[in-house]
Amino acid sequence: MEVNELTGFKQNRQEDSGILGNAKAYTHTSVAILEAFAALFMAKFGIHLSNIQKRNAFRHDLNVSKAANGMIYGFGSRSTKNALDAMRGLIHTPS
Ligand SMILES: O=C1C[C@@](O)(C(=O)O)C[C@@H](O)[C@@H]1O
Repeated sequence: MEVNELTGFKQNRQEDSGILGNAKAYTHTSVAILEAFAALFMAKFGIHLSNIQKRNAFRHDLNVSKAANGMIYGFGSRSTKNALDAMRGLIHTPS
């Protein structure tokens, strides 16, 4: 996931949109991706295939997730589907 890809979304403010992404190892350290994610005006979910809480201690810090509505991890390839289900509920829940 490149910062310019994320910043490309910020002009498209839409109430019924969302983004989900797996920032891989950048999740744990990247300020650039955190700031680009924070600048998006839409539902934001982070996903990981593995359960990062069962892995190395440095993976327990999910820096990018500070800008996310939620995180789904540990479900393998179903992490994406589970995040989409959660996002659908968030977007279609009257505020
Ligand atoms: O690249 C990856 C894969 C990962 O993002 C996952 O989907 O489990 C978890 C990260 O900590 C790791 O660096």
